[in-house]
Amino acid sequence: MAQFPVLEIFGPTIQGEGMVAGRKTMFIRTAGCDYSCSWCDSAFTWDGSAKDDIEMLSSETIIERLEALGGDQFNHVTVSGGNPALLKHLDELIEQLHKRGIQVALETQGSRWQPWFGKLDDLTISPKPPSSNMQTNWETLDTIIDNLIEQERLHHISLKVVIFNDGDFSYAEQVHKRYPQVPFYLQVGNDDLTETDDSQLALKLLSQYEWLINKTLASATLNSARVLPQLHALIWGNKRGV
Ligand SMILES: C[S@@+](CC[C@H](N)C(=O)[O-])C[C@H]1O[C@@H](n2cnc3c(N)ncnc32)[C@H](O)[C@@H]1O
Ligand SMILES: Nc1nc2[nH]cc(C(=O)O)c2c(=O)[nH]1
Ligand code: SF4
Ligand SMILES: [Mg+2]
Repeated sequence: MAQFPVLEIFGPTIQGEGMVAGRKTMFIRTAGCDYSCSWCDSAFTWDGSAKDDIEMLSSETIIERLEALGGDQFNHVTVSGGNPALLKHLDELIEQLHKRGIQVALETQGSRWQPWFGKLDDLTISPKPPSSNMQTNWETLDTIIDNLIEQERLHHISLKVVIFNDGDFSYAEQVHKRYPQVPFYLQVGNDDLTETDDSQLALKLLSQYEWLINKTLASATLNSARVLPQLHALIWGNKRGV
């Protein structure tokens, strides 16, 4: 039985981002990432600062923890990280959750393909814009999107690009042009990860949201895009585990 490196299990909460924003869900946050984005809001998953908190858990134990926290008040689980696409045997967990009638969503950056991507109910692929200091491997991303289209998963996937500046916005236009059939989301970037005053942060994020909306309205490339803030950041600020 496979074991997975887990840093957080929390919920019920709402999915704050992207294609299923607003949906009640539980979260599993895995440890480890092949990227190191300059503005990562979950850097503790890969920067060593929480390495003593990583637990190696089987699917069974993960589901026990989910049930202890959420009881019968959930039917949707989101796996995020770090990069959960580094975990070869994650289909075991997906299958166990499906057996219990629980839907499974996953967040990844599109740097690795896994054959179990096709089993996910909601797969968000979030390639990283220039402000992250990461480089997109377009060949890998092409393969991932091609495979998912071939498996007729278009209704279960989306692309989501986080935006901090004009350069990121141009990158987002490039991504949407390259994969026009894939539902496309723009997300407000949070560049104030140490702010502890939730109202201050919310005001700032709302003004960045307005900026991003106006940019999108003016772009002929993004006529079918959706623009969203991180709902959890508006409500709970930079708090962990929400
Ligand atoms: C922490 S990542 C984990 C999953 C995966 N590594 C990825 O990046 O897609 C989850 C989501 O949070 C987004 N994110 C990370 N830091 C952010 C920030 N400072 N502001 C807005 N979104 C952020 C990522 O782009 C990604 O869509
Ligand atoms: N409520 C809530 N929604 C989220 N959507 C994506 C998250 C993530 O960190 O992957 C996240 C998170 O941490 N909390
Ligand atoms: S890919 Fe995701 S988890 Fe990894 S550093 Fe970037 S935002 Fe953070
Ligand atoms: Mg987050």
